[in-house]
Amino acid sequence: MADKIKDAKIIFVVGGPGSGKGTQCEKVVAKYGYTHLSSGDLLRAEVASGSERGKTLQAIMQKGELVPLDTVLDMIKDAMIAKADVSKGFLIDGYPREVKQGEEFEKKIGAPSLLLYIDAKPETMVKRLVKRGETSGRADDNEETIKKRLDLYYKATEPVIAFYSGRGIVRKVRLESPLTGCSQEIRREGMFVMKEMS
Ligand SMILES: Nc1nc2c(ncn2[C@@H]2O[C@H](COP(=O)(O)OP(=O)(O)OP(=O)(O)O)[C@@H](O)[C@H]2O)c(=O)[nH]1
Ligand SMILES: O=c1ccn([C@@H]2O[C@H](COP(=O)(O)OP(=O)(O)O)[C@@H](O)[C@H]2O)c(=O)[nH]1
Ligand SMILES: [Mg+2]
Repeated sequence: MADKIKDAKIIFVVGGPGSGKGTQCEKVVAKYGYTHLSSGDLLRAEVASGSERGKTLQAIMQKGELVPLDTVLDMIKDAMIAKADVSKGFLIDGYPREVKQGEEFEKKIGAPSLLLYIDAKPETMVKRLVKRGETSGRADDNEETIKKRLDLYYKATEPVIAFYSGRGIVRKVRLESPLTGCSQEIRREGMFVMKEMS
């Protein structure tokens, strides 16, 4: 089974909470036909299933902490295997959250060919998440948990970017205003992504 994804093309998408990872992934999917797997969405689906495991996960996520590494990795791997036959490649959104997660992914699945780093200012991220919290129904879109998620992002996840920068596979995307600069960035990244993904 795992053989099916041995040579899969893998793109990690990393950025702070509310930076726009999910939004950007949807654009890439629409344009290039990659399969989007959001680690957070997979975890939330488990919570929604009402399983015992889901209850444990919910408690951790509500506090803005990280769930055990093996749990997320197993979920991603299963989701990749299920989509292997119809995928040109995988966008793994919100993963890795810490360097160790990346190392374990590479041992069990394979190496990423690209890491898209969605950069946004902390105040932008907080503003977006508070707004999203009005309608998202996400237990972690409240000010207290948002702050914890941000802190953990800077502490645990930012080192991931430095780790992969050393390999020359990090592409930074900035999508904040001013609008002109923003669209230029998108165009530039779009071209790059096209080249990488073809
Ligand atoms: N103004 C603006 N809002 C955006 C942009 N990208 C995303 N948003 C909004 O910001 C919020 C967060 O975007 P998501 O794509 O869900 O961000 P994410 O990084 O996946 O967030 P998490 O799932 O919390 O990790 C959503 O309400 C989006 O509608 C953008 O380029 N500009
Ligand atoms: O590899 C992962 C991905 C997500 N999460 C948990 O899921 C939550 C939501 O993650 P998501 O990527 O959806 O949102 P973000 O924190 O980036 O806003 C996080 O706060 C963590 O509790 C985790 O523990 N490990
Ligand atoms: Mg998301």
